[in-house]
Amino acid sequence: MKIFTTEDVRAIDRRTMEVDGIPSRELIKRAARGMADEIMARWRPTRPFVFFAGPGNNGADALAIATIMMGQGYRPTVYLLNIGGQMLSLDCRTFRDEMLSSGGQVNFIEIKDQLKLPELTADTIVIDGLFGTGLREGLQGGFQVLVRYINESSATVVSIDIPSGMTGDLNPDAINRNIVHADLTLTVEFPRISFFLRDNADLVGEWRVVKIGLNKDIIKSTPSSFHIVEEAEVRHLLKPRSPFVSKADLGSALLVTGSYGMAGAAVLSARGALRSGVGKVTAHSPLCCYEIMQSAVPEAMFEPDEHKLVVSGINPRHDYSAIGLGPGLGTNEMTFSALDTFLKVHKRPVVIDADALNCLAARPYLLQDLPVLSVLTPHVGEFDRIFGDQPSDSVRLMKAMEVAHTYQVLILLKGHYTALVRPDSKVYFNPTGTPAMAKGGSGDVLTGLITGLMAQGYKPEVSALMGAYIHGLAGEMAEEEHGVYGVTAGDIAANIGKAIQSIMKPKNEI
Ligand SMILES: NC(=O)C1=CN([C@@H]2O[C@H](COP(=O)(O)OP(=O)(O)OC[C@H]3O[C@@H](n4cnc5c(N)ncnc54)[C@H](O)[C@@H]3O)[C@@H](O)[C@H]2O)[C@@H](O)CC1
Ligand SMILES: Nc1ncnc2c1ncn2[C@@H]1O[C@H](COP(=O)(O)OP(=O)(O)O)[C@@H](O)[C@H]1O
Ligand SMILES: [K+]
Repeated sequence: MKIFTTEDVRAIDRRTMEVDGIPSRELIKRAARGMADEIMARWRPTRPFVFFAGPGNNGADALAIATIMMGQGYRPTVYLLNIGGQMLSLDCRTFRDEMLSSGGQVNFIEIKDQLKLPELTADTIVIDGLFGTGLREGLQGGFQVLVRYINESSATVVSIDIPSGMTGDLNPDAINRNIVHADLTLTVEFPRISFFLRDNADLVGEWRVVKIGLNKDIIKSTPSSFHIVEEAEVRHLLKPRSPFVSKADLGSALLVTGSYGMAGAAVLSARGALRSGVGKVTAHSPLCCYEIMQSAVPEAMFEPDEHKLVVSGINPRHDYSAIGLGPGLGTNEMTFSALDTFLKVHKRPVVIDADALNCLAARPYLLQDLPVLSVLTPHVGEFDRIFGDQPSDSVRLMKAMEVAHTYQVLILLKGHYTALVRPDSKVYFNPTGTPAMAKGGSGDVLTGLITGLMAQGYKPEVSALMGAYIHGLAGEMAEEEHGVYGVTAGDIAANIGKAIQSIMKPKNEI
């Protein structure tokens, strides 16, 4: 599913109004209806509700929500804020008048005045309808005072569209000050790009999308660099199995992995690959991993390195259909030199993780030698080690877009919303996954899984996209069994097969 910049959402809004002949007040009514339903489903009329409505259409949304809730027995207290002398938007006036004619009361606050603000208790639900996508710069003066007042209170905060003061876009200059901290954000039609960045998690809180029926053809024809991966897409990409298939048709994966003390990484990456559906899995690891691998994952073959403790040379003995490098290799010079030599001669896309990424950080000239369309799977720390410290998640994502293009590689930037960044600078946010996966070894499983998918003939970008989705879903399934504290990386690997199955055959299909 595409998601859009604020400017594009506003353009889609405008075009929908023109093409479908829907007036703006009707769109606001639709948004307000959906948002009021979300709010009323969570909190009873006995709770004190304080609405802060701004001078634009975000304020109009808030006024319309308050009016709907009044009709359902709620008693909201509404404050309408304005800078002295400035006009309210037409829709803001319309919904103010509608509220007044429904018997509601609107307290008007001139923001230039000494602000007399209502008490906000722990019981209060604040509805933040100050500013949405029409905000031009950071909040100043009285609005700043009000935002601080809301944030310092112990009230529960619901932001309309976006937390007031925040941008919906990537923002390299963002300083997260003078922005409402929401517990819940009810956003119109699409989630905003900024919701997927960890830096903004405390501002946005939980988010929900309220659909207002923007024109589907206009949405379709509006290009976007940003997407959220959907299960249906992954289902569509997964190839059905022919009854006559043989393991020779399903590829062979090689994992270059493990060292003394990190044989577990070899085990976990091999398990990730074995559950991917690939025909054969081989590990190239130092001799010290031999017995461990043969007993922990007997299904995987073992190609011993000449060195007992670390990988010292990478000369694959077969023509493997995909190769993944990195988990548990360690950062010793011998292994780095082996990776260096290998990357200079190998020309087919590979998966690069963990210590193979650390090797790129130590020898940045190797970036030029990476096979085109290789998949790099850094977490934030690994990314910054290679490409320099990044001041914010927005800047890091923009840097990832730049380097994916420069080196013609795929960057899978791992996190809560893992972002697949392609050489054409398109970004795909992965929605699956859980904090239960924040454990050593989870990434090793992912490396094996992506390598296994690539070995079966899935293109690198498809393998990375499907791999991240399946891995996250397997993590969610593992959490159902073991809880958020108890999941181990091995549990994630063990659930990969079930995750793939559930994508291929959704529950409502018999
Ligand atoms: N078709 C529509 O108009 C729809 C509008 N919707 C709502 O309308 C919002 C956008 O409405 P608007 O475009 O009116 O914008 P906003 O309501 O976000 O803000 C615009 C107002 O804020 C003032 N302003 C901007 N920056 C300021 C600053 N730094 N300090 C003080 N005042 C500032 C502007 O002069 C203007 O009065 C969306 O976020 C959404 O909540 C939705 O209900 C969907 C449909
Ligand atoms: N809070 C979280 N929510 C969702 N997924 C997470 C979370 N924390 C970690 N993960 C996932 O777990 C994996 C961790 O990988 P990585 O950081 O490389 O760990 P390791 O190197 O220990 O194996 C990534 O795929 C990441 O997306
Ligand atoms: K808002």
